[in-house]
Amino acid sequence: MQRSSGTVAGERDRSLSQPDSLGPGIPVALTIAGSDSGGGAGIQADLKTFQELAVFGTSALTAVTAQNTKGVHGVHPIPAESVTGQIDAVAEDLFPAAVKTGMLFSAEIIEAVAERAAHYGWQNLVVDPVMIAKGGARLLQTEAIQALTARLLPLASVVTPNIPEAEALTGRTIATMSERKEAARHIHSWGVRHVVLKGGHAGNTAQAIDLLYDGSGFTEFAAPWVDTRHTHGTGCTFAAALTAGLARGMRLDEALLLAKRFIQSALTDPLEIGSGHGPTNHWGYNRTYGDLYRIIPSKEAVIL
Ligand SMILES: Nc1ncnc2c1ncn2[C@@H]1O[C@H](COP(=O)(O)OP(=O)(O)OP(=O)(O)O)[C@@H](O)[C@H]1O
Ligand SMILES: Cc1ncc(CO)c(N)n1
Repeated sequence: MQRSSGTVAGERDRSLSQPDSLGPGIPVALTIAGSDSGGGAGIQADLKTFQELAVFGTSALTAVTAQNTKGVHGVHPIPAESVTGQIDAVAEDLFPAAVKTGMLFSAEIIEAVAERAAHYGWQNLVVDPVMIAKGGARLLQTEAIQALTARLLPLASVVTPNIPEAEALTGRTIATMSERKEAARHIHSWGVRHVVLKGGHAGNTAQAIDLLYDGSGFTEFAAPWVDTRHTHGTGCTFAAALTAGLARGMRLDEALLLAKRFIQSALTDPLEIGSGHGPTNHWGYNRTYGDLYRIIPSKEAVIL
């Protein structure tokens, strides 16, 4: 993996150091997201990713979806008071070092999450602005987009839109790299500290290029395009790996490199389950880069 361009294959991951211990002191992350009964996206993808990256995963459920690799068959939101209650239960006892949001569904839930984010002063808040599932089902009500940009983004350290989400947020069409950059600047103007505009929907491309904008400059994170239909949950998995890296104390650029490696491994080592868009392989990273728990003898050692 390189910034600007390059390949992931065969490289050792030098960005992730061993946690001091898997007992006291293990980093905790919180995901505030919807349930995907099919296990490839949503809360399930987030918790699997946290676990693979030696971060203790906790969750606040925003909605229950009846979903599999063929599509979303039902969406049942959780009352906003219950979302707040779940967040408080986790925050007051387990002190998450990083927090991720995924499917938030309604303006009411977004308001509740933003209010708690401000209350706890979360410094590592990753907002994945989930809007529409790959099959077309709405996971965020259209009228909630305004609450997302006005209430949640000013509190976030990073937001990770895909191209259609960036188009919906900004009202711009994005076809070229310079239009991606304009959209990232526009999103950054709402107060979020970093924008990562993902390239998974770019189409007709040799590389999947994710663009980071930090308010002053752009960095590209690129990996070879993987020709596969098993892409269900790529966005959730990518943002969860980024959150896990931040929970582990990485800088944002280090955590992004980790996330890019994690999703690349998850795409190139397919599970081939389900008859539609199958899930990515959350074991892929550790199968590619080694076993987090056995290989590293001390915290000074560099992992994998
Ligand atoms: N076919 C692919 N080959 C390589 N990388 C990919 C591919 N598809 C997606 N990615 C990478 O996966 C990550 C997620 O990007 P993507 O744009 O697919 O998110 P998403 O649309 O939000 O995902 P989803 O809605 O399915 O959860 C990014 O790092 C992107 O570059
Ligand atoms: C619950 C849930 N969250 C996010 C996504 C986006 O992939 C999905 N399909 N389902």
